[in-house]
Amino acid sequence: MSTTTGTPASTPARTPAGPPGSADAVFSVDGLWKVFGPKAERVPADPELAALDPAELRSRTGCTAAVRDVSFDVRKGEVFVVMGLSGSGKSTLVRCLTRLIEPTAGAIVIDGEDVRAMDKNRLRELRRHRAAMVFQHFGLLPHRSVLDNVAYGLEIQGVGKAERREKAAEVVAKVGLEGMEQRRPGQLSGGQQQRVGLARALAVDPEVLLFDEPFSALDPLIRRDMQEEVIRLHHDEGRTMVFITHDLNEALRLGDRIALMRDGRVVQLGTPEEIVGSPADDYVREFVRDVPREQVMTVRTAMRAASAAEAARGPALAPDATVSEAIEVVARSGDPARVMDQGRCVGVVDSAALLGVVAGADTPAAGAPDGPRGEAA
Ligand SMILES: Nc1ncnc2c1ncn2[C@@H]1O[C@H](COP(=O)(O)OP(=O)(O)OP(=O)(O)O)[C@@H](O)[C@H]1O
Repeated sequence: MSTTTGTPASTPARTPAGPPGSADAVFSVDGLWKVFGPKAERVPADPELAALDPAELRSRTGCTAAVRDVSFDVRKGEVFVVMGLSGSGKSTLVRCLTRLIEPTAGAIVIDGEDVRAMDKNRLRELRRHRAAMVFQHFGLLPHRSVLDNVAYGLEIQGVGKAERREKAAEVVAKVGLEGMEQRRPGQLSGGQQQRVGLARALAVDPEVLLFDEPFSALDPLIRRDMQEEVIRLHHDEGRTMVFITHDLNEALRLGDRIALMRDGRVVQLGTPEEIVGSPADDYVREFVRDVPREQVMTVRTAMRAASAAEAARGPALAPDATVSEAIEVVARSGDPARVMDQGRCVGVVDSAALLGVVAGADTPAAGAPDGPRGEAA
């Protein structure tokens, strides 16, 4: 997976490392609301209604606020995960991005263009070319071959037969279905069908792939395979992805950043390490309680400043090495390990600091700019 920010403190939901609309944003969402129910527009417009909790809002107005005042950017090249329990608003939020569901209030911008101002044709273009969705139910055409299913998105774009078959064959191979081109969906396993769905979305070469719980119907081993596939695709192509899941492990495995939703709000937005290491509130803390911290936290968090002698010797680790990897290295050598960034020693980790992370102690890191990790607001 790619970058972490290196920011020690967790990022509050409303300010994801800079205001929405920053230069590297593909999607930029600001103050987004989706309210279902009668006269929905009055809810975001009226501060008193907007402040009601879900049950009160329902009893006072008959409305459900599926998405409440959500702001974030999806940055170019990242896997942005939207995570939360059932009913927290994930699907509604992601469907609002391409207006498969009409937002009630707020702004959505893709590459500088106002999505809410798009007319029908522009929206169709957005969904077909720029932000393709991969659904949990694959939506495959049962009477068509794998190849023709994959070529379908190109067909509706008006691409000629020879060209679309060539492109489809290329993508079918990319997702590991070579040799199955002529099968019908009914002759494939669930995992293979999901690969066809993925290939179909990839064939149109969209700037962003939107995944709505694509793997939740798959058995665990196949699910893991598909996760690897997504990681590989992301790694090879650097494609921007928005991925909905209710599964924390999936979120931690896939996400460069995770937006954790509860009752329509984003309660925390951050890297897996920020979410696990600095939960924003008790809800998030409870959510991540059983995560093996040493597999998520990196030495960047656990390190302290190095003395001159420590900086000169000892085993070396990259800043994004996990605490779990570091424990092995330190145990083997008996010395603190140096954290090396571009040839420079930026800190050291010793066994006490590493064990502190495993134990869940909020104790970094003399080297960390903010000193001890406080809980975010
Ligand atoms: N068309 C609709 N009309 C009324 N309420 C709706 C509608 N669609 C969704 N909701 C409500 O909005 C809230 C958020 O639903 P949403 O499907 O976005 O959640 P989710 O996090 O994706 O859930 P799941 O993981 O179960 O798919 C829920 O309370 C749901 O009942």
